[in-house]
Amino acid sequence: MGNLTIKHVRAFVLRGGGADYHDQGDGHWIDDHISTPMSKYPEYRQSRRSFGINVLGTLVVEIEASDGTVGFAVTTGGEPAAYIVEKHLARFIEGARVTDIEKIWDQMYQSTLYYGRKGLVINTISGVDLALWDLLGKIRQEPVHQLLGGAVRDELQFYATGARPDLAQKMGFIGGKMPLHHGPSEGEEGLRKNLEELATMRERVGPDFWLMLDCWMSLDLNYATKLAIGAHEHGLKWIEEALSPDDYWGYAALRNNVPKGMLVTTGEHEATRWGFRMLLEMGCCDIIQPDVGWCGGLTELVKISALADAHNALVVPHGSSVYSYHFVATRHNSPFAEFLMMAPKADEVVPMFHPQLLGEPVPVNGRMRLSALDKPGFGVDLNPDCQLHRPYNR
Ligand SMILES: C[C@H](O)[C@H](O)CC(=O)C(=O)O
Ligand SMILES: [Mg+2]
Repeated sequence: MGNLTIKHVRAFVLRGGGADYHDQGDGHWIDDHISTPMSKYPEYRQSRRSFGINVLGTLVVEIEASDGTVGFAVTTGGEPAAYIVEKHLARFIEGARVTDIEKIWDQMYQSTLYYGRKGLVINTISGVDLALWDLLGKIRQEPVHQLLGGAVRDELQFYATGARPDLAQKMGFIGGKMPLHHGPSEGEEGLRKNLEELATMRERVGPDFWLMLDCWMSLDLNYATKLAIGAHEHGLKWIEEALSPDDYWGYAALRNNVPKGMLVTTGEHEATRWGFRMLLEMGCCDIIQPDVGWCGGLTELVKISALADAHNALVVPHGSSVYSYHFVATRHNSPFAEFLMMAPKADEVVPMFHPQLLGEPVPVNGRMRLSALDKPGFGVDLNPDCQLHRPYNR
């Protein structure tokens, strides 16, 4: 097994849902007047698709070993990411040993530093990295959580992200995170509506259920502070991604400004140990939320997590389905996980990356037994009914 090498890497593009989970049809809660950095332009306020959130599509990376075993992963990045994999990164992957994950990561990162570091390039590197872990797990016939050193718990517990925390509560989740609907450009009236929505939900779920607000990078410090203070009386547990991911100084100030007991969370659009070092050392947040498909993959998330642990910060990865479940199972400082409600009305549990993955486990009563993750690699298959397009076939 130690001598197995990588024969081929292939990069495909897939459209609709899945890893590009915002690519949903009309009427879906995830695209219904959500506050975004583009909300200041009225013409882009109603739908995130209107400003192009779904423009890239899903990247599928497939890696084939010399014995014919295939590992794969999905993330966002679409055609430009496929170009980077096939035209640039393939040289570090093909011919390497299947166990060379750390070296391949370093070569991908160092060789793209001049145009990479964050965003699209690190999403692409993440996709390759996850496919390498999947391949190694399939070759060794072990789930990824075992390759990572083994699980520290027998069961994962989840909070749900969606428009209906009240329904999530009935489904057994430990909390509900709602999207914020109105941003600073909708003024005092928008702020009042945001707080009314929270108050209504608090009434429905009672005093103890966790309620959180996801602000998707859309606020300024003043607005975020006012929102946090107003939301305190409705028992808001955390305020998420209130500011631009580049505004480390703003996050540090916000953390000082929020009422005692309220948590500040962020990081789903942050990347690498160096980006998270900024958040942690500057005291920007209480919980970091790396997305394993965007932050540099599993190889990098392990490092980010150790750094967070040394700063007494929790790591609760953003969405990303099986790719984060296998990780969360292995870390003491990841006591719960996120589940994104992808049903259009957030009224039932459906697999997060549907229809792209087959065998994707979902929480039952807000929980998932470790045994649901006991399959080789990440334990999922690519749905053969999804149409793959390989734009840069070499
Ligand atoms: C609901 C948020 O706007 C976003 O679509 C998902 C997200 O940021 C999260 O799950 O966290
Ligand atoms: Mg979020």
